[in-house]
Amino acid sequence: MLLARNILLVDDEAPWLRTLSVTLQRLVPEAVIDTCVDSRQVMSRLNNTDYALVLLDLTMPFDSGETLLESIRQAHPNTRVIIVTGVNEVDTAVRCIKHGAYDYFIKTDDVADLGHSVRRALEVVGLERNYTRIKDRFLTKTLNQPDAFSHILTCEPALLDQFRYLEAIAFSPEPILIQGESGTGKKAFAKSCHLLSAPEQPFITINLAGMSAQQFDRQLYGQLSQLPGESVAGAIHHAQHGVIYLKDIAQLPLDSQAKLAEVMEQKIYHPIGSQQGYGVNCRFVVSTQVDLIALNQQGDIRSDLLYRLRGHKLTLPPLRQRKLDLTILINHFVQQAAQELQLNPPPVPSSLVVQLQHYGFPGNLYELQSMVIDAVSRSDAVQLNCAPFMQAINDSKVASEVTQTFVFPAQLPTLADMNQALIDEAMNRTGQNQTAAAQMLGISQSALSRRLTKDK
Ligand SMILES: Nc1ncnc2c1ncn2[C@@H]1O[C@H](COP(=O)(O)OP(=O)(O)OP(=O)(O)O)[C@@H](O)[C@H]1O
Repeated sequence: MLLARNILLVDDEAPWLRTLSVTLQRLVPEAVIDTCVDSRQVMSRLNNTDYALVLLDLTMPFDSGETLLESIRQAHPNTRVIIVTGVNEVDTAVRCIKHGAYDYFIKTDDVADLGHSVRRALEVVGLERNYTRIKDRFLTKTLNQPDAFSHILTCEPALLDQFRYLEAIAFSPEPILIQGESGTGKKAFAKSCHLLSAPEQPFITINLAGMSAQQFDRQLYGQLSQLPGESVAGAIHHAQHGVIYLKDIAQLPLDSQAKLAEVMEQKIYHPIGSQQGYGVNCRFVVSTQVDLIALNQQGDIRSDLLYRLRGHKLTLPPLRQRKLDLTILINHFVQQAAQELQLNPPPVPSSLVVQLQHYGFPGNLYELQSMVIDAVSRSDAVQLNCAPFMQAINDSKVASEVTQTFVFPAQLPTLADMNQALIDEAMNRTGQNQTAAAQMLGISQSALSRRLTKDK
């Protein structure tokens, strides 16, 4: 949670101000505390510095605390005021709260309670500021740092919206969840987040597919060992203030999920074998190909992690819903492939995009990229060879006809045979990616994993 920092303590008794300042600094170490003994200076101090919170005495020469409370609430509605006074009267307290005081304390009250109230007020102001910044950035049509998105080609309004949203949340300390099918550009967006927030710092990817809880804990948090050469620093240490990209969070074993949620919440981690906690300074960007809410309902993802991740969420559309982008993407991949193959880029026939309008691109940008490489390598200098595209369009038509009509052999296969054949086909089609195969089969990844293990 983002904590606003600046506090102004106002009281005409200088010794009390000093004591209060020292006590509060101990209770809320992140706070930046200023003091003011002259009530006439309060408003000008507030005009010059962006205070999140004012702690205000009531009985002071010149301007009374109650007058100042009204002026502050009117001129600086985002600044909270806590009354700290010797006046122990219910009527006064009620009046102050009515006029917008956040809280009311008697000077003899327990300072720990005052400390809690101050911390809560700072958190509230921090959240409000964060929310306003995100809203303002999101409503702005232009981008502050377009260069951070130069590797993501698009003219789709839905994706351009995601650029502005990412720019708005780039400095928020909360994790970012990016959802989308394989090859929709999740990692490309994670890199944009890195370029926006900490380009000088490391960007570390951890692919969670097939990773055990122990492997994950060791890789992320590191391990402290008495044995020479066995200690290893984790990604959180290496990333410093940079970005850690956790690819395919749905594959994270349940045992590691609770710990990760807690680390994200507390911003403290313990390397394996260490009692000492260390601060987490990096930003987490997490990707998923599957709907985490559905997985949560099946018991495959813990609620604490799910809710921790859903603060900032981007959903990337599949390529079949990005028809406007086909032309620029094909041209871009043609240039890229020609450069790699050391050929002159062949011209793209204008009919190609029209022919691809109804193609589903199950492999999204990966598929388009490899089709283009295939096409460029078969091309002469006159025109791009469109055979690989036509082949894919025809194959998909045949496949959809087959699945629609289900032509079975004379002797029906058993249910077990059909199950096995479907699982094998889904695993082959997805390049042995269990999450994508499970999605294709309409079952959970853990259910597929159980079946695969049973077959071994
Ligand atoms: N808008 C884009 N313009 C150009 N290239 C792109 C764009 N989006 C993605 N790419 C490229 O497409 C490929 C797939 O993108 P990326 O790796 O970001 O997808 P992903 O969703 O993270 O995939 P996976 O789920 O398999 O990890 C990469 O080579 C990437 O550079």
